[in-house]
Amino acid sequence: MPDSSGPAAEATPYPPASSAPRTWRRVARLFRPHRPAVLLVLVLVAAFSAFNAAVPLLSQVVIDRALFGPGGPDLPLLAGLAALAAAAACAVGAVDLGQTWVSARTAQRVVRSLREEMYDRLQRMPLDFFATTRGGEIQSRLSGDTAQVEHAIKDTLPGVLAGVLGFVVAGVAMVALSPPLAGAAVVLAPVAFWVSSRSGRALKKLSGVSQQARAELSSIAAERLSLGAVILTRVHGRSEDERAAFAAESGRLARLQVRSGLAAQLVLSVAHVFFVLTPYLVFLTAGLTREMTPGTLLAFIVLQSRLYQPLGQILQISAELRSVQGAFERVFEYLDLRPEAREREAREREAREPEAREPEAREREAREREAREPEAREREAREREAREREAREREAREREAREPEIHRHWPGAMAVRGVAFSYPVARAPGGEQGAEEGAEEGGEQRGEQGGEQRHGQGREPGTDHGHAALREVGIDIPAGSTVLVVGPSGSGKSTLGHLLAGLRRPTEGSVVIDGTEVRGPLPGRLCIVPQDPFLFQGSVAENLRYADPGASPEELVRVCEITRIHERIMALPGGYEARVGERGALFSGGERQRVALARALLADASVLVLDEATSALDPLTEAEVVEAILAERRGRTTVVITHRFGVLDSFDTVVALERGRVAEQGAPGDLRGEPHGLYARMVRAQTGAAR
Ligand SMILES: Nc1ncnc2c1ncn2[C@@H]1O[C@H](COP(=O)(O)OP(=O)(O)OP(=O)(O)O)[C@@H](O)[C@H]1O
Repeated sequence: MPDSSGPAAEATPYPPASSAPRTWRRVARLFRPHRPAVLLVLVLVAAFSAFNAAVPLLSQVVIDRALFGPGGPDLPLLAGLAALAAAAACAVGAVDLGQTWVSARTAQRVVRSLREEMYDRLQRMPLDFFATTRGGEIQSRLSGDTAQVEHAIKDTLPGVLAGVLGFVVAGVAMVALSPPLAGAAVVLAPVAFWVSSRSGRALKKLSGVSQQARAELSSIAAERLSLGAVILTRVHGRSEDERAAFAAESGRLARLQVRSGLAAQLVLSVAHVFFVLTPYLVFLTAGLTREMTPGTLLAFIVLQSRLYQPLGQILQISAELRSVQGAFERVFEYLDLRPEAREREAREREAREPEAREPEAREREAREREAREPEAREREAREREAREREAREREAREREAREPEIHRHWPGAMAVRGVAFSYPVARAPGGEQGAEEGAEEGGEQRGEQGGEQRHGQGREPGTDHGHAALREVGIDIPAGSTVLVVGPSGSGKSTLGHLLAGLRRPTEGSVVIDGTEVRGPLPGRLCIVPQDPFLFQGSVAENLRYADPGASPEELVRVCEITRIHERIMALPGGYEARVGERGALFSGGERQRVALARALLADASVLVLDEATSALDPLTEAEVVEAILAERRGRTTVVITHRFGVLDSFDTVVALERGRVAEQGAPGDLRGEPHGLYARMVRAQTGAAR
C-alpha cells in the first residue's frame, strides 16, 4: 500500500510504478540537507583526479627533457621533477583520505535519518499491515536494504564520481598529448559499456530476487523459531520438514548469490579483455603515425592505465548501481507507507468515490506487483507446492506403514509417578538462565503469568533448581479416560500439561505412557494444544495439514465441524485456502484456538492434552466444542486443563492442583460432595453459590 510523497500523487492512493529517473531524483533529494558535504566530496574527487593525471605528465618531461634532452641529463630538473611527483602523490593520498571521511560521515547521517523515518512510519502503520506482512520482510528492509544504501552513499556514488572525473581528466590529458592515440584508446569503450549495462540490468533483477529470498529466509527463522512454533513442530514431529523447508530456501538464496556473482564477474571479464586489447591498439596507431617521442609514449601508457582504472570502476559500478537502485526503491516503498491516520483518510476518500478509484488503484497495484517479480513469485509458488506435495506424500507413506489407527495400537494409559518439577532460577540480566533448558527441552519463557509466585512463594528451600512448580504429584490416567485438571492460577496446571506431552522432563519422578517413560515429545501418541496456539503464515488448510500432511479435504471438514469452525472458514474468501495472516492474526483468539483444536484432532494422537485451549471461547461454544471433542474421541485419552467449569460432568476424573501439589483427585460427583474441598469451593465460587 505505498503512497507517494509528492502533492500530485497525494490525490490517488497509490504512486505510479517507480522508474529509474524518479528513484534517482528522489535519492538526490536525500542529499539536499547535506549540500556542503556533497560539494566538498565533489571538490576532493576533482582534486584527486587532477593530481592523479599530473603524475604521468611529469614522466613525459622526465624522459624527453630531463634525461634525454639535447644537452644530456639535467640533474637539477630531475630533482625538481622528483619533488613535484612526491608532492602530487602525497596530495593524492591526503585528498583520498579526506574524501573517504566526508563520504562516510554523510552516508551515516543520511542512512540514520532514513532508518529512523522508516521505523517511525512502520510504528504508525495500521494493524492490518503487521497482520499481513512477515516480520522478516520488515527486518530485511530496515537493516539489509539500509545497509546497502549506506554502502552506496559511502562507496558507490563517490566511486562513480571519481570514475567519471578520472576518465575525463585522463582523456583530456591524452587528447592533449596525441589525438589519434587517444581515439585508439577509447574505440572499444562503447562495446564494454553495452555489455556492462546489460549485465547490470540482470544484476539488478537478481539483487531484487536475492533480497526477497533473504527476507523469506529471515521470515522463516523469525516465525518458525518462536516458542509456539517450536512446540507445534515438536508435538507433531515435523522438525525434519522444517529443516528441509529452510534448507530449500537457503539453497535458493545460495544459487541466486552465485548467479549474481557471475553477472558481476562478466562485467569484470569484459573490462579485462578491453584493458588487454586497448594498449595494442595504441601501439599500432603509434606505429602507423610515427610521430611519437619516447617520453610521450611513456606518459600515454601511464595515462592509459589512469583512464582504464576509472573506466573499470565505472563499468563495475554501473552494474552495482542497478542493485543499489533496487535497495533505494525498497526503502522508499516503506517510507511511502501510509500511516494510520492517512490510511483512514484514504479509505474515507475511497468510500466517497468507490467506482472512480478502487478498481483503477487495485489494477495499478496488481500491475506493479506483477512487474516487480513475476518470475520469482511463480518459481516460489511452484517450489512451495512441490515441497508440500512431497512432504504430504512422504507422511502418507509413513502413516500407511505405521498403522492406520494409531491410538488403537497405543492405548494411551498414562501415569505420573512422584513427579516434582522446578524451573531454573532466573539469573540477573546477562546470565545464562534457561539457555540449557531451552535447548534440551524446548524451554519456555513466560510472560507476566504467575510472575508473583516466581519471586518467592512456593520456592523449595534447599533445592538447586529454584522455583518448584510441582511436588510429589501422582496421577493415574487409564487409557481412553477423560481427565479435568483444575486449580488456582499458578498452581502448576500448564507445567503438568507440558510434562504429560513430553515438552519438559520432571526434575524428580517420571511420566509414563503405556508402560514407557516419556522422555520427549511423541508425535502421533501425545498431542498438546496450548492456550495461545501457533498458526503460521499460510492457508487454513496448510495449517491444519501440519498435523497430517496426507489429510483429505473431507477429513479437514470433519475436524473443523467438531471444533465448530467449519462455517467460519467457509465464510472466508477462499474457504480452506484463505490465508490466516502473520501468526493467524486474521482470526480472532477463539477462532485461532478452534483451528488449532481441529489440527490437533487431525493428529489423531492417543493422548490429547488441552491446556486452556478453549479459554477464548464464550462459555456456550466452549462447552459445545469440549463435549464434541470428548464425544468423538474414539478411545483417545483426553486431559483438559481449565479454569472454567462449564463441562464438568463429562469427565471421568478431576485432578485439583494447589501450589504444585495434588490437593484432590476423584470422580467429579464425589469431589463436589466434599463441601470444604478445593474443587467444590472453586465450583461454588464460579457459579456464584459461595456468596
Ligand atoms: N518458564 C518458567 N520459568 C519459571 N517459572 C515458571 C515458568 N513457567 C511457569 N512458572 C511458574 O511455575 C508455577 C506454575 O506455573 P503454571 O503455568 O504451571 O501454572 P498454571 O496453574 O497453569 O497457571 P495459570 O492458571 O495462571 O495458567 C507458577 O508459579 C509460575 O510462576
